[in-house]
Amino acid sequence: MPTAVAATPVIVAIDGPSGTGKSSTSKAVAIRLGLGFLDTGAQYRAMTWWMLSNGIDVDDPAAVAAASAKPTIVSGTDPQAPTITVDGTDVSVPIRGREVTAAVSAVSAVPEVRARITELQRSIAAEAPAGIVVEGRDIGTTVLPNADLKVFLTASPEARAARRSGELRGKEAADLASTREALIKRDAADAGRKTSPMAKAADAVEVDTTELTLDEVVACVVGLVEERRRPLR
Ligand SMILES: Nc1ncnc2c1ncn2[C@@H]1O[C@H](COP(=O)(O)OP(=O)(O)O)[C@@H](O)[C@H]1O
Ligand SMILES: Nc1ccn([C@@H]2O[C@H](COP(=O)(O)OP(=O)(O)O)[C@@H](O)[C@H]2O)c(=O)n1
Repeated sequence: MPTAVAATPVIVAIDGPSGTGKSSTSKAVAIRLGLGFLDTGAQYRAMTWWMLSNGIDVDDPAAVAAASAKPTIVSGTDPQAPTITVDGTDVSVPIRGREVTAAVSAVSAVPEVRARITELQRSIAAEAPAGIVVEGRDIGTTVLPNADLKVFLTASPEARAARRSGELRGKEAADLASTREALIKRDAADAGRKTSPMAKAADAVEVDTTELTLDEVVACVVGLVEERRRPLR
């Protein structure tokens, strides 16, 4: 049951590198507060899946830019059952595959891709009746700079790799060292790109989740939202 009902829509931006707990935290916070939930990484993954499925060379930024307006990406924002489709096809499973993960940083660095997906994210946030928790890499800095609360999650590379390889076990078994290397490589690409790199907004609250349980992180973020909303009552 939601613990609070927003009088005016509340916008929460949660950014940070891979494996810091953005998706799990954002979903749980949205459920607790009765808000929508948007996983913006899933949108970049969906765009990447479409490029790979249609034979576009993801290492050719001009080819990616030229094709970027073609796919129709639709995100369902119910935190209990988020959905993502491309041209009507449910892509929630294939976008988590290793091929998409390896290509997504190259596709998401292309300015035309970012412009299109940013516009989509802003319209989804504007239409959320009670408000929304939006998680990604550049939400607090670029997509929703006027968010009511901005959180930047961090965790040690070791903790992040352990969380990720725990998820992959049995599916695409990857050892800890190679998971850690892949995460670090993706972080460097995401933080180093020219257009809207992953960054902590100046007014974001940084939460190091290395030694925290998911429940503790959720309680911390819910507390921060309630703190921000109090003066408005
Ligand atoms: N504070 C935490 N402690 C331990 N495991 C966590 C914590 N937060 C998230 N996880 C787990 O780590 C994995 C990655 O979390 P996820 O929310 O997908 O991270 P992100 O969206 O930042 O990549 C998931 O399996 C999740 O259950
Ligand atoms: N706001 C965002 C969100 C994701 N992304 C890109 O999308 C990729 C996948 O994001 P994700 O959130 O699904 O990644 P994980 O942290 O779940 O592994 C990132 O590595 C970025 O390249 C982005 O550029 N901007």
